[in-house]
Amino acid sequence: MEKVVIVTGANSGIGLALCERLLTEDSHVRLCLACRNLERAGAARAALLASHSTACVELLKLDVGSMQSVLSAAEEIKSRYNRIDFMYLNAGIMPNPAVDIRAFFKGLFSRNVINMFATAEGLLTQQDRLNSDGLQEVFATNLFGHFLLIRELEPLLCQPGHTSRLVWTSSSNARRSAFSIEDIQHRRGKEPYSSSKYASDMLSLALNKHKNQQGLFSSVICPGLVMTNLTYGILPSFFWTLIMPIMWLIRIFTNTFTLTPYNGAEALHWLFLQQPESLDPRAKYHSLTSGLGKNYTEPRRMDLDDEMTEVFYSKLVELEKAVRRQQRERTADSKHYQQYLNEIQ
Ligand SMILES: NC(=O)C1=CN([C@@H]2O[C@H](COP(=O)(O)OP(=O)(O)OC[C@H]3O[C@@H](n4cnc5c(N)ncnc54)[C@H](OP(=O)(O)O)[C@@H]3O)[C@@H](O)[C@H]2O)C=CC1
Ligand SMILES: CC(C)CCC[C@@H](C)[C@H]1CC[C@H]2C3=C(CC[C@]12C)[C@@]1(C)CCC(=O)[C@@H](C)[C@@H]1CC3
Repeated sequence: MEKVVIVTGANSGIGLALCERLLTEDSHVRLCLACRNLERAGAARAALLASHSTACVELLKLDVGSMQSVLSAAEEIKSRYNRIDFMYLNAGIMPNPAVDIRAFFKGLFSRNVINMFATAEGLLTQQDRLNSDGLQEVFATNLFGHFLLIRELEPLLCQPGHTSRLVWTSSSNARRSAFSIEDIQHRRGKEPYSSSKYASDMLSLALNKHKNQQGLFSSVICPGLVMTNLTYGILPSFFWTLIMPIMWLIRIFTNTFTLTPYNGAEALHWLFLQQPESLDPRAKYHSLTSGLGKNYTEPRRMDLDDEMTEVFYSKLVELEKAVRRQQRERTADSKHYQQYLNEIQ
C-alpha cells in the first residue's frame, strides 16, 4: 500500500530536497506538501513532477505559526487521509539573525573552533516578536504549531495495528542553556531559535515516552549547515558566495558542513528506511558529509533531562488548552459579530 507522507515547509530548502529524495526512493508514496504559501508550494510541486511525472504530490495550506491555520489544516488532513505513515516536522524560521563577529574571530583562534562551526554556539542571536495568537513567533512556528498539529491528528497517528512516524528537523544549535523551563517560549532571551530546537528535542523524547505504545514514534535530526533561504538570511548572499571556497575547505575538518539541501536531507531520508524500534529516542540523527563528499547519518546522544522533559510536556498540554479556549472564543466572537451585522442590515 502507498505510504502517506506529510512534509511541513516542503516548498524550499531541506524540505523540498527531502521530497525529491523520497520520490526517487519510492515512486508510490502519497506526498503532501504542507506549506503556508500555495503559490510557492505549487512551484515546488511542478518541480517535483518535472522529474517524477507519475508521482502523487498533493498540496495543503498550512501556516504552522498560526493556530487557526493548524486547526483547519488538521481537519483537511483528517478528511483526506485514513492514515499517516510519516510526518516530517520541518518548517522553521530564524528571524532577524545577528552574528557576533567578535565572538567569531575569538572562536576562530580557540580550541573550540570546530564546535563553533558545527553549532554556532555563542555566535548567533535573533529578534523575536509576538504573533497574532499572542505567542512568540519562533516558538509557535518551530515547535508549538507542530505540537498542536500532532495533538489534532492523534486519531490518525495513533491507530491500533499501524505505526506512524514523526521526524523533527532540529539543529545542533539546540542548546540546553538557551532554554528555560520558566520561559518556554523564550520571551526574555536572545536565542529563540536555539531554545525552540532544544524544545523540539525534548518534545520528541516525551512523545516517544507517551505514545510509543500507541504506535507513534518520534525522531530528531540535524541537517548540518546547509545553504538555504534560512542561511541566506544570516549573511547577504554575496558574502556567502565570497566565503564559499573557505566553506568547502572547512569541510575537510568538519563533516557537519553538508552545504547542499540534498546532503542536508540525508538523515531525513535515512530515517524513512529504518524500522522505528531500532532507533534511539535519545539520539539526534545527524546528516554528515565527508571531505570527499560522501553522505552518511550518525546518531549522537542528546543532552536531555527526563524530569524537565516531563514538566515541559505538561506545560505544552496546558498551553494547548489555553490556545483552544482562545480559538473557541474567537469563533464565537466572529459569529456574534456576523449576527450583529446581519441584524443592522
Ligand atoms: N539551513 C540550515 O543550515 C539548517 C536548517 N535547519 C532547519 O531546517 C528546517 C528547514 O529549513 P531550511 O530548508 O534550511 O530553510 P528554508 O527557509 O529554505 O525552509 C524553511 C521552510 O519552512 C517554511 N516555513 C517557515 N515558516 C512557516 C510557517 N509559519 N508555516 C509553514 N511553513 C513555514 C518555509 O516556507 P516559506 O518559503 O513560505 O518561507 C520553507 O518552506 C528548519 O526547521 C531549520 O530550522 C536546521 C539546521 C541547519
Ligand atoms: C562573519 C564571518 C566572517 C563568518 C561567519 C560564519 C557564520 C555566519 C557561520 C559559522 C557557523 C554557522 C552555522 C549556522 C549559521 C551560520 C554560521 C553561524 C547555523 C546556526 C545555521 C542554522 C543551524 O541550525 C545550525 C546547525 C548552523 C550551525 C553553524
